[in-house]
Amino acid sequence: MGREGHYPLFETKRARGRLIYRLFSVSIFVGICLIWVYRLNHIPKHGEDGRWVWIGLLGSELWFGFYWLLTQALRWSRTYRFTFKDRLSQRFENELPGVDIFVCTADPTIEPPMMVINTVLSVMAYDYPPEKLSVYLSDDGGSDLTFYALLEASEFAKQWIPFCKKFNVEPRSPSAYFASISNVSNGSHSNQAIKKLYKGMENRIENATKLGRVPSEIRSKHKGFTHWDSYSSPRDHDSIVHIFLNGRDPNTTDVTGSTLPTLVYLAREKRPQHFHNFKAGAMNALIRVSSKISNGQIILNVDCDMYSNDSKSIRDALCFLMDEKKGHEIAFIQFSQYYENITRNDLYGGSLLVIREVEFNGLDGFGGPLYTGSGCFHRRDTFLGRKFSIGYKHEEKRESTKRESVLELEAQSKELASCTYEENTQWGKEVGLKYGCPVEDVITGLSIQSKGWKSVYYNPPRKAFLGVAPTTLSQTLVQHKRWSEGDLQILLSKYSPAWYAYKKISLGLQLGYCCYCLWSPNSLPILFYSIIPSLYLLKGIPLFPQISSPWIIPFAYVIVSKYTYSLAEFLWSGGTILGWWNEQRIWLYKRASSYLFAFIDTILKSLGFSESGFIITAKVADEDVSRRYQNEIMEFGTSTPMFTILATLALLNLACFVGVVKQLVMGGLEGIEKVYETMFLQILLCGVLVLINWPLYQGLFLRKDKGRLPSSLAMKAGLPIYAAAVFIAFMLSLEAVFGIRFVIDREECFSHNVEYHGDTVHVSFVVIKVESSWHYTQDGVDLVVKGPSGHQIHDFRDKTSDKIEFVAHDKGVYRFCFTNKSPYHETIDFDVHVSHFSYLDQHAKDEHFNPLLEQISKLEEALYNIQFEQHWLEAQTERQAIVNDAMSKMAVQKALLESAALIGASFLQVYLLRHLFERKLGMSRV
Ligand SMILES: O=c1ccn([C@@H]2O[C@H](COP(=O)(O)OP(=O)(O)O[C@H]3O[C@H](CO)[C@@H](O)[C@H](O)[C@H]3O)[C@@H](O)[C@H]2O)c(=O)[nH]1
Ligand SMILES: [Mn+2]
Repeated sequence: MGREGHYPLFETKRARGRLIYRLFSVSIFVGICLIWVYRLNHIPKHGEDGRWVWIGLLGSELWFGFYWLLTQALRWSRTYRFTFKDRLSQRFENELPGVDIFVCTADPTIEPPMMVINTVLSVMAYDYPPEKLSVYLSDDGGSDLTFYALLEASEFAKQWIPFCKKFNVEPRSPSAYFASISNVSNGSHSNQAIKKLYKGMENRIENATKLGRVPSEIRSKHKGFTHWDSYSSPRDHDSIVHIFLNGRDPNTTDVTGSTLPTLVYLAREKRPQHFHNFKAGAMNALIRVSSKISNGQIILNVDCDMYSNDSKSIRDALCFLMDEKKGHEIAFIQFSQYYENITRNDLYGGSLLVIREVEFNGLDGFGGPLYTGSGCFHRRDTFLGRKFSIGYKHEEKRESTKRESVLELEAQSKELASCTYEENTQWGKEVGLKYGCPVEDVITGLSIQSKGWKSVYYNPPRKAFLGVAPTTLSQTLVQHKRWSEGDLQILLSKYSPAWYAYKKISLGLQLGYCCYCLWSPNSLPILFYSIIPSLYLLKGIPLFPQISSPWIIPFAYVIVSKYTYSLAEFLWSGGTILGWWNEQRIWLYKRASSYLFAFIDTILKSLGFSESGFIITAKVADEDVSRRYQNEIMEFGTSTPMFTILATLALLNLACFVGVVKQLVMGGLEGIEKVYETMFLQILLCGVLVLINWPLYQGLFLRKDKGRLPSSLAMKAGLPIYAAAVFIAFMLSLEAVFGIRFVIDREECFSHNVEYHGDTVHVSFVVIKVESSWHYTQDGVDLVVKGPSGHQIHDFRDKTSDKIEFVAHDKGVYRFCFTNKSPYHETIDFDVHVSHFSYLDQHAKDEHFNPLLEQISKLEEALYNIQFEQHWLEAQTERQAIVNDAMSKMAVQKALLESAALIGASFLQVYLLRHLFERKLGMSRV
């Protein structure tokens, strides 16, 4: 070409401050290593409390450290790109390549036809020679409503495109444009005229959409609808190809007589017995059909919700692809994806801010970003499996000069879009987009890069593409489940970035890919970290260094510097502080739910137990939901297993936190100091988890609107929450309940402190046996109970067993004295417990906590009673056994069986819990 002397069409700049960042990141790594050393050196010995937990923490921290290293690949070498479109026009205006634009839609209810055609119109109106531009709409919903909307759009385009060009309109999606000028007075005359046309079209389409079918008078006017004559369902129909506008036909002109871009509707054939491979299948059909009709050298793909916001984007992309020096090695240009509906503090982290502003620039420094679907320009050749070679040049294969008629083209295209076309071909494997992966884009991009190609990330000053981000928590979590699941599948697939790509792409890019591919395994250490330390906090076992130990330093350094950096990065990227806080929450929620399910599903899939799916993200929401979204109120509304997990996690942490606060308040100042010294990090962790879950507590207890967590979920979460509450109840009860067995000669006294006046005291005792095994007596004992002031409260005479409960009118020390009048030693089982309703007193004044505390207290009480009864029953049974022993062996066996059954029944309730949370019983024997 001999243009080597020209200025380049694009420029690449490296991020500033890289050295400082690298030093900083090395210092964090040193901190991480020290944390590992601490864990390794302090593993509790065999049989010591918390050994396995400790090892679990070590595993989690090893994982976090390793994962943190991966994320460094995304920050190590950030680059930024700049284009020179005027140079492109000067040198190439007459040699611009053909561009085929693919718009994908799949469901007319989730993706309303009006939204779809706005996207179509925005890309038809690109500032690009129309004879070189072709737009294809792939409709996997095979809907005549979408078809009808496109028919209307093809007519409206004849007014809209010249209007855009004449007035240099931006953005060129009509709906976005009219929304942008709606604040500005009434606009010009031409504005009003075109708006009227648009509104007319909108009315007709919306009416049809509301009706759910195209009115028959319209149907009869256009022959295209005959395609639906043999149609039975979206999943079972012939291929439909309809060329609305044929750019090759000189008669296809707009109202000013200028050529229009080609516009094609495609619904590939669907049959129930043929798997359709979701978007990848649609894209491959589009690649084939477009090669027949326009065969553009460049392909742009957008999702139907992602309209073009900048009419010059094709030119930006071409600056990279046509650059004389570097262009030949670039396979695709992924534009940054923005979302139109992001609110100020981005409640669901839908803008993927840091990925967009930092991480993809980092990938670009190592050979190029991932292909993430919408807003990506490709060379057609690379889609077709072509390997990179130094002297690459696209060979224009414009077929014979013979021009087929539209009908011929349609007929041939239908063939290319049939279900059976791909049988026994390499489509979906070596050719086109890859099948079998929920993120067809990422895996296809990786395989292109592995063939030696580079890619470019371009984040232009004017946002190029604007889409719709999920507006509810469950949609967000479902989308992330699909993504993280797909990414993990890639890691395990033939095209794994870990081994297949080795030496094919740079190490930095390999690590970068792994960072995304390993999203889902993060779920396990995160769950561990957000459950175990909190439970152990309540149990009183420290899992982190004491505040006075030097080992706290690496922990503090890593935590503080990592989070400060993350906040700074978020703010630099254009986020808000509250946005960052929201991001931390959604970070946790994704890991605890989406990633967990993705991880489990991927494992099941690789074992052949389940099939991949593709849940299309909803692009519309009802008014109520939208309003809450605008106000940044978290939307739960439905009950899904994901929410069950989140609610359980949140309640567990709340209960642990409340439990600890309660213990602290009861323990006095000294206790607080001790706990602060040994448990600071655990309290911090638990406290932050409680804070971050605030919207969930609101959704569970405080909100009344439809977006709250449904009560059915509370039922579902009931079991784990109940279990959690029982844990807590048990923990809280330990101060107040004890059981003891002792041998009495003449007299024994016990004392027990009752802390609040009005508490209920339960007392029971059973004389288990007398010393002489050969002689059995019915001798009982006496018990006298006295209050703090010495007055007698109760008095039992000559009883072998009994129980009472009384209300303590004074707080203070109560005394229980047993007297044995028989000449033998007797063994007595004695039990006292004090129940106290914490929600009645000062500890939690906040009325918002009351419902929960009340529940916990009730459970607490229920548990005491169960325990109490059990203890008494057990003692009784044991006594009975001894009695029976003296009478007959048969009876002994029966009694043993009975008590075994009894103990078995109580096993879950008492034995497990008690073993898990064993603690010294506070009891003084006087
Ligand atoms: O069977 C299907 C399913 C989906 N789609 C289309 O695929 C696009 C993406 O679907 P969406 O539900 O919006 O998924 P997102 O998670 O928002 O999309 C991102 O992630 C996908 C991979 O998971 C990529 O395919 C997309 O390009 C990328 O924008 C939409 O236009 C759909 O109409 C089809 O054409 N056929
Ligand atoms: Mn989408």
